[in-house]
Amino acid sequence: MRRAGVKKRFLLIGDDNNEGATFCYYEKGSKVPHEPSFIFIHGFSSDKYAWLGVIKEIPYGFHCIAIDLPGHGESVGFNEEQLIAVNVFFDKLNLTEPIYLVGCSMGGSIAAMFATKYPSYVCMICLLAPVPPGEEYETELLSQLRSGVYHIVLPETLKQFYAAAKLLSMKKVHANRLLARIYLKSRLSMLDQHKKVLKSAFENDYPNLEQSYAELKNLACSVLIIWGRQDQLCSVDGANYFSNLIPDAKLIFFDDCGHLITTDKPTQTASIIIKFWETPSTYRTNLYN
Ligand SMILES: CCCCCCCC/C=C\CCCCCCCC(=O)OC(CO)CO
Repeated sequence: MRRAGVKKRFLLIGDDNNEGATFCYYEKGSKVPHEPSFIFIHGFSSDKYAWLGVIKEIPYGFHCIAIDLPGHGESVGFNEEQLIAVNVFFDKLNLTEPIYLVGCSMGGSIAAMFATKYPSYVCMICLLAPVPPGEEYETELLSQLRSGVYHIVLPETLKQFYAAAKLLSMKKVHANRLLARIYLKSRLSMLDQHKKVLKSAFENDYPNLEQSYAELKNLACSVLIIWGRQDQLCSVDGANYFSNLIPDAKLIFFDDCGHLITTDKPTQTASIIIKFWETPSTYRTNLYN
């Protein structure tokens, strides 16, 4: 089946740490020599599907890949940490030329940290409302989440599902109870796995975020930051934190847009991503000439 021009693919990793570990991903188009592939990383409890609205708007001729992170979607069997797993994925796919990495929310944090850990792999990054560091930027919602009120992003009932949708998105989730129920049911089967990922992120990654992000000031790649003005989960002040930290980052705010930027503004997100790609960058020019 083809949706938004993508094909679903599987990539067996299966190294010593991850026997039988498999990445699942969507791919549109194929590698273009001397042009960066666009790689999309979803947020917490989300999956590759979240990017279809964006990828649909990206013209044929560009190479797009949206992955399911370990612990999400149809990727299975991983033991090692996300950054290492994602790095192995790029190696296995032979994405040896620097890529354009796009991440949303927790996926934006992962994209940012990936760029600092593996600078030679990326020439451009786009961060959609990444998780800001520490209490100074912690919203009421994020602090509730940290204290263990998980249903804000991991709804277990239909009522919680509608409440979560309302908090995270400006789009009216029309009262289609049948579709909502089907969607909720598919998520419930992953609930325990998602809870484990969230617990580990708050215990191991969240306390060190500021320290991890400190490296961003040394980034040589081009950086685009996008934030929804109505984001209630990741503080809009985070946009200034990241743009102050990263030299020459380009910052764009979307009006009438909540935390789920790919849901609220898919077309605008795609067009900004492409526009940024077209912007002349001495860094990228030097890479490919
Ligand atoms: C597992 C390895 C992770 C390593 C990186 C950790 C960086 C952040 C650390 C802790 C914060 C926990 C996440 C809080 C919610 C995120 C919001 C989010 O993703 O929103 C989704 C909707 O749920 C959007 O699609």
